[in-house]
Amino acid sequence: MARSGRRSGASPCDLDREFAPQIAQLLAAPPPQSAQVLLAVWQLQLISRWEYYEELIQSKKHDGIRVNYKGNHGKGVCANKDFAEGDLILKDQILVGAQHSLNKIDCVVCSYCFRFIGSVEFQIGHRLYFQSIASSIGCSSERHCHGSDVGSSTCSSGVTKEKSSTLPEEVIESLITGDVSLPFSDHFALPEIVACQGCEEERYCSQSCADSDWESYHSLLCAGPNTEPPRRSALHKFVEHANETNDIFLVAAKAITFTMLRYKKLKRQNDFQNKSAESNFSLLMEAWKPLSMGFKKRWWDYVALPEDVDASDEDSFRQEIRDLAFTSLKLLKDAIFDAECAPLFSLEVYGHIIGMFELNNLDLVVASPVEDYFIHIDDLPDDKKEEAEKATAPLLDALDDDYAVPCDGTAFFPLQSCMNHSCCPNAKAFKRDEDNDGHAVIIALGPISKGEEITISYIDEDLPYEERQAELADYGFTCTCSKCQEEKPN
Ligand SMILES: C[S@@+](CC[C@H](N)C(=O)[O-])C[C@H]1O[C@@H](n2cnc3c(N)ncnc32)[C@H](O)[C@@H]1O
Repeated sequence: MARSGRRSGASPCDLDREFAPQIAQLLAAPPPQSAQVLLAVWQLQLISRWEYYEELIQSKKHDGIRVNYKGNHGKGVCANKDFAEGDLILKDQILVGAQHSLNKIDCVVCSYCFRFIGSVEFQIGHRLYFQSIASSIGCSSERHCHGSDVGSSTCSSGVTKEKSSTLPEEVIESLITGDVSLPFSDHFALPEIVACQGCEEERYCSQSCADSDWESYHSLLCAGPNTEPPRRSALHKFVEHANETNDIFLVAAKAITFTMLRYKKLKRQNDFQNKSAESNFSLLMEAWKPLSMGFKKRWWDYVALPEDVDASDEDSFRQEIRDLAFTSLKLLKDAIFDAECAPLFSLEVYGHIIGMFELNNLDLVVASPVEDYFIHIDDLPDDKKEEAEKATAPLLDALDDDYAVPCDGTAFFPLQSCMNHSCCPNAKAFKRDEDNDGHAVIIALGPISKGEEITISYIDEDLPYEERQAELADYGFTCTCSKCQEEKPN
């Protein structure tokens, strides 16, 4: 699809004009490695980008891969050793991510590492509780894309059911409070819930995850009673708007707070108080570095046109979603603006951050232990199964088909996001039984030789050619892999 960066006209955001040079530096893409004639400043940036990946790979001990710029599609990942089929290539930790808002109805996970928390009973009770609320207010029974997807290339998850739970309220409550124990649930023990001491809305699997979340993002986004009322109310408005329109704004806000808090930390570490605006900006560049590496385009220019929008309405559609992002940004600014980090609050940077999450195929998925639990019950020898099912069958009945919805969200993984797409990939993202948190796990689909590019498929590669290309339009490119070349109609 043709996209123009100028369709939506001049930016309505003053910061875009005031900080134009700084914004250009924040959004500058690294030049390809093959470019020999580089300005000195670019050489420095290139070196620091290389160092970033080298350091990251070393610190995480991912010595099986390298990030390079050899291919035709910007940077990519290549094998630094031979892999056999089924080998683990990479387990990549989330840099910034969030569970979809509607998925919070389905399951409760740690807000930092996305592990399921509480207990199997708690997870079941939580879901039945929301199911009964949905049924009492007569919500639709289908999984659906609803208002929270405006301009998004993916559907938010979320289940609301018409079918009312046949279980009495006290049963649901006793599951949530832990007053009842289901048979064999001790085989599926989950970490105890640690609530944020501020808002109590964010929940964690441990104090260490709570502390890390606070340090990295949540101290600026917590809307608990300790937060000053104007800021708290601004945060509520921002979250409400994101939940009603597109919850990608919540992840974008986390990317901004991640950078602001890194900036503050660097400033403390470097004893940088009262330095010039230039030196503060160089520190902001350093704080932004992990996110600067992500592939980015302006969201409203690159998001694929939804099927229900006519091509003749393309300009107004793109204008509309830019306005939506601007409204969201204004609400976020009201809540957490910091003059020293002002360029981060420009519409240009906000649009690119949102575009980064939309263009990088960065689904966050964690399988539900509730599924394993019911499978375990089903696999019991007949006598034990019969006994156990006296307790579990009514629950399974009330939960209906979607009895174990996975945690579902959006995240930026620093290394997986460097992997290019192929419709005949040599690797895939695949969670093994032991992978019970938000890490991205990449497994070799066949033998991969040292030096070969590692590719994954961003879509279902078994779809017909036309459908594959249509889906890849969401990522802003046309695939020309060997399979596409073979199958391309003349
Ligand atoms: C997840 S990033 C992959 C890393 C990216 N090459 C970079 O430089 O950061 C996804 C973007 O890479 C590019 N890309 C990935 N696979 C591609 C392919 N097979 N053909 C063309 N472009 C591709 C597209 O621009 C896509 O939006």
